[in-house]
Amino acid sequence: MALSPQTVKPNYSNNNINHTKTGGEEDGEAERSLQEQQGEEEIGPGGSPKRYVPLCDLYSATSPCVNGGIMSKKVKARKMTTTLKTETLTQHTHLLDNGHEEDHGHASSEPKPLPRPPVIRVYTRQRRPKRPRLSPDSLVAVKVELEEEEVDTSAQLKKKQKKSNEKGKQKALVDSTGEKSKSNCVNLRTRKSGPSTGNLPNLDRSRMVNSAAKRWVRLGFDGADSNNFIGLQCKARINPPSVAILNTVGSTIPMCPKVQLAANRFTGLWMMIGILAVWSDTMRRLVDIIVGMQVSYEDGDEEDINIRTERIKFFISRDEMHRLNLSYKIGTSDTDGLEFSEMVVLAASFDDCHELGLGDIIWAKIAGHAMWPAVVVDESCLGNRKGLTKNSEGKSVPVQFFGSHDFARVNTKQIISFLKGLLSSFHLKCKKPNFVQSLEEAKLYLSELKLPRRMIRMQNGMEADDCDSASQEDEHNADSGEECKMELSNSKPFSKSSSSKAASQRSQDLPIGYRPVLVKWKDLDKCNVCDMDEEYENNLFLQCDKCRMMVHAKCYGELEPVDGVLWLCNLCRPGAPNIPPPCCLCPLIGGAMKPTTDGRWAHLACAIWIPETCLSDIKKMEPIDGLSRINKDRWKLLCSICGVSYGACIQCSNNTCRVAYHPLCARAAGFCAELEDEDRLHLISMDEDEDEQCIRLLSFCKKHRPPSTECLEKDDRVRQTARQCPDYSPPSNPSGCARSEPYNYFGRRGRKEPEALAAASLKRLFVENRPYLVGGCCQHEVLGYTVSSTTGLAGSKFSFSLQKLKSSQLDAPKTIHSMAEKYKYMRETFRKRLAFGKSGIHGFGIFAKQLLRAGDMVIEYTGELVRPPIADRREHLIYNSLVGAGTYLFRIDDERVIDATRAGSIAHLINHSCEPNCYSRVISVNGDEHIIIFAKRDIKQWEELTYDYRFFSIDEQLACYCGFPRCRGVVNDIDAEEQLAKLYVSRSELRDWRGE
Ligand SMILES: C[S@@+](CC[C@H](N)C(=O)[O-])C[C@H]1O[C@@H](n2cnc3c(N)ncnc32)[C@H](O)[C@@H]1O
Repeated sequence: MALSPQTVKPNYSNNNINHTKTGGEEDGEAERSLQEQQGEEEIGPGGSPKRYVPLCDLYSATSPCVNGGIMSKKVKARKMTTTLKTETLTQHTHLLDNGHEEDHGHASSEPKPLPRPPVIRVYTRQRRPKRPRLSPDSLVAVKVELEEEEVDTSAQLKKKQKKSNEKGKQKALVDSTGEKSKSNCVNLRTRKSGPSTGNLPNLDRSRMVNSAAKRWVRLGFDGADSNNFIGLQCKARINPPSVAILNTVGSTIPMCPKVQLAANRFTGLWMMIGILAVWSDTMRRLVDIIVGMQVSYEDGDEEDINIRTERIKFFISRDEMHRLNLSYKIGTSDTDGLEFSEMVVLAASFDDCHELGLGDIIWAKIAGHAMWPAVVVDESCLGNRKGLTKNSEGKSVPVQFFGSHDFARVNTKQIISFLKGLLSSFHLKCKKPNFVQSLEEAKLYLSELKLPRRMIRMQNGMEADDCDSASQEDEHNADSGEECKMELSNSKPFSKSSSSKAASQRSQDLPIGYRPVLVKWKDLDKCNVCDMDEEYENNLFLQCDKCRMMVHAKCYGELEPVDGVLWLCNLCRPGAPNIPPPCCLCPLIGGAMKPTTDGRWAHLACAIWIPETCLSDIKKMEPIDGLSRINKDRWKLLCSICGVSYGACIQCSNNTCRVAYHPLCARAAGFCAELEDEDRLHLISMDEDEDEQCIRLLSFCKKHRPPSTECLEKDDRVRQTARQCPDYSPPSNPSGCARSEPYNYFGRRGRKEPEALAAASLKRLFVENRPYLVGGCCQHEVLGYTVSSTTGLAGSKFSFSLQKLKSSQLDAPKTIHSMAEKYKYMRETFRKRLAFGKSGIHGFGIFAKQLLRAGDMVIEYTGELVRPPIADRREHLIYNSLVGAGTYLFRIDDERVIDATRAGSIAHLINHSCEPNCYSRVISVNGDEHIIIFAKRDIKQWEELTYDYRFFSIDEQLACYCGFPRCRGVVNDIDAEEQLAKLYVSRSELRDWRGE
C-alpha cells in the first residue's frame, strides 16, 4: 500500500477497477457483471470515455440557453397575472399544508412543477461537530446592584447615542475603556427591569427597579458563610430539563417529581424565592462550599435546590456582597474555564427584559446565515444604507452583527434573546471564523460591556474600510489568516482611498450599485472555475504564476500544454487591462475571468451558472456571450449573501423559493449545487440540438439545501461502507507500525478511469460545492487603484505587484518564477525553512521554522523509486514486521512508487490531518515528475505541517489522531471509499435480468 499525491494524472485508456489490488476476485466479477449489464462505455476522442464530458462540452458554442426551460421561472414570476396569482396562492397554501413551508414571502406564479429526476448527492466530507458538554456549574448567576456614579454617565451616553454622528462625542465613547466603558455600555440599554414577580417581605424592590446601574455579575461562593444567605430574596430560574439535569460530567441527575413538575410548568421562568436554609460541603475542603439550598417560592411551595444545577439571581447591594464574603468573578476565564457557562451566566443579566432596547444583545437571523449574535442599534446607525430603510408595515429592529459588524434590519420574528439562543446551542451552529469572532465579541460585550472599536466607529457613521484601517490595532479584528469562507466588504466602493481625487473619479466610473466583495480564494488546490480539486490527464491544473489562481486547463480554455513554464492567467498576461476590471455579473473580486463579447469581463463561473450566458468558443472558453439576453429581472435581484445589488443573480432551485444570490457568493457560502439531470450527462451527444445540449445547474439556498450525509457520524459512515460492500471488514493494524499510506494510489487513481467514476467526478464538478476550506493570503487583494480612462469601467487593482510576489515566498528571488525556478528555489531552501520534531499527532512530524505562505512549494517527497510489486513486497515482508517503524510509500502512478523508508527527504514525516495546512501534488519540471508538498494556507512559525493523506483502503481503517474539529476519525478517504463501495455488489444480490 502506498500513498499518492492529491492530484494524479489518470490514464484513461487501460485502467479498470478490476486491475486494482483492492478489488478481490468476487468484486471484480461483480464489477464485470455490472459493466456487462450496462454495456461497454464508448470511448470518445482523445481516449476519454464519452461519459466523461469535459466542462467546456456542457456549453453550446454559439447559442445560449434561451428557451423557457432554462430561464429562472421565479425571475419571470414577477410578471404574473392576477389569475395566476390566485392559482399559485392556492398551491402555496397546499404546500404549507404539506409541511413544505416557504418563508420567503410571496406567492409564486409557477404552475405545479413537474417531478424532478432524483438528485444524487455524491460527495460529503464534513461531519457535524461534536457539541461541547454543558456544565451546570455555570448556571449560577448573581445580580449585584452597583450604587455608583454610573447613573450620570448613563444619561450622558444616551444623549451621545442619539447624536452618534457627532464626532467629538463619538470619541468619548470610543476612548472609554475599563470601568467607564462598562457603565457606558450598560447605559446604552434602555430596557426596563423585569416585571414584579412576587411579594416577598424582605425584597427591596423599589431599589432594584429604580437603580439605573444594576448589572449582573458572577460571584464566587467559595469561603462565603452559608448562614448569611438565609433570609435572602432572589430569583431562581427553572431550567429546561435538558439543562438542569446535566451534572458536571454529563450524566443525568434524577429529578424529584416536584422539580419535574415545576420544570414542566415553569421551564425557563424566573421565580421569586426566599432562602430558608443552606447546605454546605465542608467535608472535602476546608472552606465552606455551598451546595444546596432550601427555598420557598412566593406561592408558599418549598423546595430543595442544588445550587450547581439551578441558576439563581441574587438582588444584593455591594455592601451585602461584602457581608456575604462573595467575590467578583466576572469576565475572568479562570473561574472554571468554561466559556459557554460564563456566557450563559452573563447572558442571564440581559434576559429579564420584555422589550428590546438599544444595546440589547440578541440572536438575529438573516437569510443565508445562521442565527448570529447582534446588538440592537439606533435607527440612525443605518443611515441611508441600501435596503435597510425602515419598513412602516413590518416590525423590524435595526441591529449590528458581532463578528461581521454588518448592519441589518431584522424582523422581530427572526430575533431571539441571547440567553435563549445560547441554551438552544445557537453558538454551536456555525463554524465560520467570523461567527467564532462574533461570539468572542459578544462575550466581551456581555462581560465588560464593551463593543469592538470598529463596531462603534461604524455606528458613528464611519465606513467599514475606514474602520478597518483605523482599527488594525484592534487585536480582535486582526486577520489571523485562519480559514474564512467569505469576507464581505460593506463599504462604499474603494473607500480606502476615498479622500483622494482619483478615488472619487473612479467611483464615478464604476457601474451603478457596484461595491466590491472580497472573497478569500483560499482553495488554492481547487479549480476556480469548476471548484473541483481533482486533476485529469487531459485536464491538468494550471496555477497562475502571478496571482496564483488555480484552474483546470480545459476549464480555463488553455489549449497548449504548459510544462513547467511560466503560465499567467488572462488578467496577469502582458496586454491585460491595467486595472483588473470588475466582473460585470457579480461584485466579487478576483477569480478566473474572461472577456465578454461586449468588451467587459466576467467570471467564467458566473457565465456558467447564469442560464442565459454562454461561451462563444467552448474550447478557448471565451469570450462570454449572451449578456444582453440575461433576463432583466435577474439584474434586479438582491444577493442574499453579500447584500450587494449589482450583477445578475441566480435563485434557489426550490420551486417556490425566491432567495437569490450571485453564483460565486453561493459557492463561497457552501450552497449545494448540482446538475439538474445527471443522467443526461451520460447521454449528451454533440449532434443534438444546441438548446438540448444545455444542462441546467441547480443550487439551493441554505434552507432548501437537500439533506446530506455530511452529519453521518464516523461509525455510521463506516457501517454504510460496510453495508455497501459486503466483503468489507475493517481489519486491525497487525504490525502496529505506522503504515504510511497517505493517498493511496487507488483512492485517486482508482477513480481515474473507471468510467462510472469519471462521470461521477464530473458531476462532482457541481455537486461537491464545498466551502472554501483553506486559509491563507488572498490571491487577489485590493492594494491600490488606478483610473480607467478608456473603458469607462474601473475596478480595484489586484495585488499583482511584484512586491507582493516577492513577499509571497520568504526570501524568494525577486522575479516571477516558473515552476522550474520555484522547484529549484524550494530545493535550495527547504532545510532552512523546515525542521522535524516530536509531533502532537503521531510520532515525529515536520514543522515550519518560519512563516510559509499559501501556495508556497514546501518540500519534495523523495525516496527510492521502485515498482509497485517491489513496494508491496517490501511492505509486507519487511516493513510490516518492524514494529514501531513506519512505512513511507507514495505511489506516483501505476508504474512508480516512491519508497522513503530508507532514503529520501524528511517529507515522509509529514503527518496526516483532516484539516491540513498543505496538500500534495505532482508537478512536471522539464519533463520529470515530482511529488511536491504545497502550503494550502499561510502556515505560522512552528506550526506542524500536515496534509490529507486520503488514505484509500476498502479493507483497512486507520484511526486519525489529528484532533481537529472536522476530523473524520479515520485517515481514510471515506468519501472515496463510499464511492467505490457503491460500485460493489455481492454476488448474491445480483439477479438475471429478464427484460421486465
Ligand atoms: C508518513 S508517516 C508520518 C510520520 C510519522 N509520524 C512517523 O513518526 O513516522 C505516516 C504514518 O504516521 C501515522 N500518522 C500520520 N498522521 C496520522 C494521524 N493524523 N493520525 C494517526 N496516525 C497518523 C500513521 O501511522 C501513518 O501510517
